[in-house]
Amino acid sequence: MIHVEVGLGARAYPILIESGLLGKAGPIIAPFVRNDRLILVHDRNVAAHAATLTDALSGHLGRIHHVIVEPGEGTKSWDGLKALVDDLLDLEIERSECIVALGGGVIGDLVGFAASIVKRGCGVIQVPTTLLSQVDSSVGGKTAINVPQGKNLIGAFHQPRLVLIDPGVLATLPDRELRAGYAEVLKYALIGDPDFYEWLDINLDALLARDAGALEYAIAVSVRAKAAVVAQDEHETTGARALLNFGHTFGHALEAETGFSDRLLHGEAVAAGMALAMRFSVRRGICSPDDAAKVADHLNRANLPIGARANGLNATGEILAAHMAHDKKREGGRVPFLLSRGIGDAFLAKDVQLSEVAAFLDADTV
Ligand SMILES: NC(=O)c1ccc[n+]([C@@H]2O[C@H](COP(=O)([O-])OP(=O)(O)OC[C@H]3O[C@@H](n4cnc5c(N)ncnc54)[C@H](O)[C@@H]3O)[C@@H](O)[C@H]2O)c1
Ligand SMILES: O=C(O)C(=O)C[C@@H](O)[C@H](O)[C@H](O)COP(=O)(O)O
Ligand SMILES: [Zn+2]
Repeated sequence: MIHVEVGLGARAYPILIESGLLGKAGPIIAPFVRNDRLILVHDRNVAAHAATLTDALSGHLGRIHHVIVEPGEGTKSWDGLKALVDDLLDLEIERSECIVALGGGVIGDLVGFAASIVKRGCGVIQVPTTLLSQVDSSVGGKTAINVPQGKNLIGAFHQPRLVLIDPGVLATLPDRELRAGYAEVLKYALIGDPDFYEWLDINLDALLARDAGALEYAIAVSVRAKAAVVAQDEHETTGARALLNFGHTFGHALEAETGFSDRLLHGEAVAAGMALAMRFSVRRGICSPDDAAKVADHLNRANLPIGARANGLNATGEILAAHMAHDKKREGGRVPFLLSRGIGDAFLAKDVQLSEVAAFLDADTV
């Protein structure tokens, strides 16, 4: 079993990675059980994995309450949050209990946020079941819902107590979701790890074919990268964590344009956003056109979008820039942008004007 620690002092927690882990999770979760019960939140698409976990827990507690939510990005909303909070209060949850979030990033972000506000803070255990949630959202404590004004605008930092990653559950993940999640894997390479990029470029086909060894390696590298950044800059105050937002200012604007529907998945939006960030960096004369082209080719191979026309979207630069004005990194009226000096070398630029980004987007025909 791979064990990665998120070094946050008194709030440090382990991330455990092993294929088949869900079936062995009973004794690992047992120490977190209070009141002889667990509240397990998931959606119908992971019902089989919920059953595996339930079986593994039998004998370790009296009762499991299954709270079932609707799948899809629309659930990460005020309505989704209210429904979940009502369920938790109806179950008379106590602060000392740990809610188990079994699912993708939508479940993880929603349950994490609910856990942060119910009774002023209950525990949460993340059991991610998509590639995206295994490499990214389950780690680091960012929780949120979307609102009409923008992506993840209401939320809290609320670290989990434990993260259990079973790459075996990816066997049932739809292909589109696997590819979307891959965008966040590639992100770690693009922001700071050129060697990982080379490895990904060689092993892309194996990963997308769900080769177990390749997936486990990519998940472990990604999780280690994320854990290190989070330990360094938990609340995104020094700029280190902002690197994890590479491609996201563009991507979140595209997602907002869809009304946070599943027309464009988060990972697809991030893929398009990373390709845009590379080309914008080329336009600014800081990145070689060669590197931007390499990344676009790589994303094409993964069947991921590479521009603002992703999945038939057709918003003007001005409209997308208006979405970007809501970015949480905004400071003094200006939105900093993650740019790139080349593959593996991203940085936060504070001198970008939204009008410049809008003009770039109108000129970029991809
Ligand atoms: N908190 C963070 O740090 C962070 C990081 C990255 C992304 N996010 C958020 O994560 C969300 C996206 O998460 P996602 O890509 O996991 O999507 P998701 O949670 O919507 O899951 C994708 C789909 O796959 C289904 N599913 C999940 N696991 C499955 C499995 N093993 N087999 C079959 N079906 C399965 C789900 O029911 C859903 O329909 C976005 O809201 C994004 O903003 C958060
Ligand atoms: O953990 C982080 O920090 C990230 O930025 C990870 C991103 O992949 C993720 O999509 C995150 O939710 C975006 O954060 P936000 O602060 O821009 O909402
Ligand atoms: Zn993301």
